[in-house]
Amino acid sequence: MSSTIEFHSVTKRYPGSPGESAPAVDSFSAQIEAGTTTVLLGSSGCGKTTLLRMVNRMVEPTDGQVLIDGTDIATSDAVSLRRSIGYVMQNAGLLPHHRVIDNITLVPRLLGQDRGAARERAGELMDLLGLAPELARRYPHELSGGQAQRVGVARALAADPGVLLMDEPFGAVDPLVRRELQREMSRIQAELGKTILFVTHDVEEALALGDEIILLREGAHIAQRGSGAELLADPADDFVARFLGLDDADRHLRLQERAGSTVVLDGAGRVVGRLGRQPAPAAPSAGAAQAAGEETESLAGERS
Ligand SMILES: Nc1ncnc2c1ncn2[C@@H]1O[C@H](COP(=O)(O)OP(=O)(O)OP(=O)(O)O)[C@@H](O)[C@H]1O
Repeated sequence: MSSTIEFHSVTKRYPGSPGESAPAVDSFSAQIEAGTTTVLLGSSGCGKTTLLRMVNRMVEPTDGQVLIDGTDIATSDAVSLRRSIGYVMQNAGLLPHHRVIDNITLVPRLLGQDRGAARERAGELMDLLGLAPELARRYPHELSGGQAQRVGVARALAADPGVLLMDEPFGAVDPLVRRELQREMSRIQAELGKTILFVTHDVEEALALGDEIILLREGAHIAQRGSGAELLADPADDFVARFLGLDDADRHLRLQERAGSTVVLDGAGRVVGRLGRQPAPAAPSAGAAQAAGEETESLAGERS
């Protein structure tokens, strides 16, 4: 099960901010296709978290509508809506006094699922996420950061939501574990096909996970939207090129085909990312098709 999400001219002005100050989110519109991973990428404060939280009504828009599967979520009960949507935060957000198993089964139990079925599903999800069964009885403080994030993802998936919101979920773990979690996430997504909205300010993470990347400026204004290959091959302007690091001779990002997938290499030839799903054959711009198709193409060289 996966859902479409539509943002229709959504604006958020937080209470207390002066009337004439720029809104946190300024008339943002986008349609998110079911079963895809869309990354909201941008600098701190550009409105990514605000956008994400408007999808589960943790933040209410000042103006505009968010639709899930064509229904304006303002007409839904906020608590039921929240329980029907998976949400993973940077610090996992686990309940500290509940064991892992009870954290994972929490929402299904609140939704009325019986204990046995909820625990069986939790066991399957722990397996899917590479969590050893003996971790089920631990408390969150007895987990590593990486394990806690895996539990956070398992918990978010427990009620089989159509939408999964992920807010910098791997931001607090070390780079090696972060890469591992990204790979796991790609594998799980290939299996489950959820609609994932993923917030990050990390370009490599966006390239690794996003079928689509929406690169935002302040106020959640869209600087460019497209696949990673499209953005790298054909940045819309200097802001996009700078954000992606294409103007940085040291980073010198380029794409390379390896064993049927496209990897992103830096100037030293290190793999810094792997593109999510490849763009559909008909969709990419000429530049993107060229970049994704050739053996090795330096992109930074062209732009700097
Ligand atoms: N509850 C709030 N009350 C007032 N202003 C807020 C609130 N939450 C966010 N803001 C402001 O709204 C703007 C956007 O914040 P938001 O957290 O959505 O950005 P972000 O891109 O997710 O940033 P980060 O990557 O640092 O989390 C910022 O200027 C922030 O200070």
